[in-house]
Amino acid sequence: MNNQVHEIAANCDQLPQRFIRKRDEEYSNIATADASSPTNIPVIDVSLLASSDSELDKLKSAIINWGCFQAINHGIEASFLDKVREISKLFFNLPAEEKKKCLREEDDVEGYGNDMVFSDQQVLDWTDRLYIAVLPHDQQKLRFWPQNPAHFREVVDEYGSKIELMNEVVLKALARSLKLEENCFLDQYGTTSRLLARFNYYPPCPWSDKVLGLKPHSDGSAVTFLLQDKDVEGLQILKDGQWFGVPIVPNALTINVGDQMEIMSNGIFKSPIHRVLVNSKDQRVTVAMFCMPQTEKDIEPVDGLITDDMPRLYKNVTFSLEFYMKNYQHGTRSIDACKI
Ligand SMILES: O=C(O)CCC(=O)C(=O)O
Ligand SMILES: [Fe+2]
Repeated sequence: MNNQVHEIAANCDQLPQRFIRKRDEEYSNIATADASSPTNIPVIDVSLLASSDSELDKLKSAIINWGCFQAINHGIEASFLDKVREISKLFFNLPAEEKKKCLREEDDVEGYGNDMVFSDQQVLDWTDRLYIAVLPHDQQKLRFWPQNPAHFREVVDEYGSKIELMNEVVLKALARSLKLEENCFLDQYGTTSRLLARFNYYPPCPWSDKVLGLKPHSDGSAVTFLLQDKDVEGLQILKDGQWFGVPIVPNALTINVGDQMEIMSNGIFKSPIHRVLVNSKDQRVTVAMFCMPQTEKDIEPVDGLITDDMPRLYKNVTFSLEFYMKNYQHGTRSIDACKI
């Protein structure tokens, strides 16, 4: 097992080779949009999605053009989001020995740790993370759940229930925005959602221009709900051949579709490629909630989206986490393996 990035950051005076980005492998021809020009990632009022056709159109164009949006008026109290941020920071700022009680095991993707290493060439991400299954409840592996802070489990369970409800609202709205029956995406979920939480901790890095917090990737979820750090930005999204910074919008959740939504929508909704830059002075903590169908469920493009003009683009697939992770660490995209 590697040392955690937190310890490496605290103890080394030279950047270990394994973290140095290989720019020729990561979309090197892509420009970064001028940092001074504001990024117009659409802001969607979730409370209007059930009643307003214009908000629904805005949602559709946000997902088609950006693959993501900033969700406001989503019904989760700002004070509760602060609690989620608080337990995350409390955990990551515990002594290393305490955090290691939740350490990922050799062949498991869940737990506390850094990248799973599949090859010597793999460039490592400048991040430590805690990855846990939150729903369905009977799939929680409590040995990976922190006992400290003491209210961690209670807060995460409550957050999971709230995100599950919002996921239903978003999935129904996405279906209606395409003039489809509103349950057509939800029906592919099976009887319960699968919800994975990833708590991301990016320590400050003196060599911030040489590393990435997360390499370019798209998410393996159907929908991802990201709670950004309150103060420190870092997420960038790829659009029209340029990287755009995703600003912090107070009390918003940043929502993006993942590979499974790209498949279910037969490619109309594109799972956006994104990456994370790290900060030279400040730590950054984010919480990503990945919502997706049950593991054993096959997913496929919705019938209504397959026409003579728009042939079926993806096979029936079961999108396992292991399949996704292997592709990520090899720098390939799982979604490409799902294309017909
Ligand atoms: O930390 C972030 O801003 C993004 C995290 C992310 O992309 C992920 O966990 O998949
Ligand atoms: Fe992501």
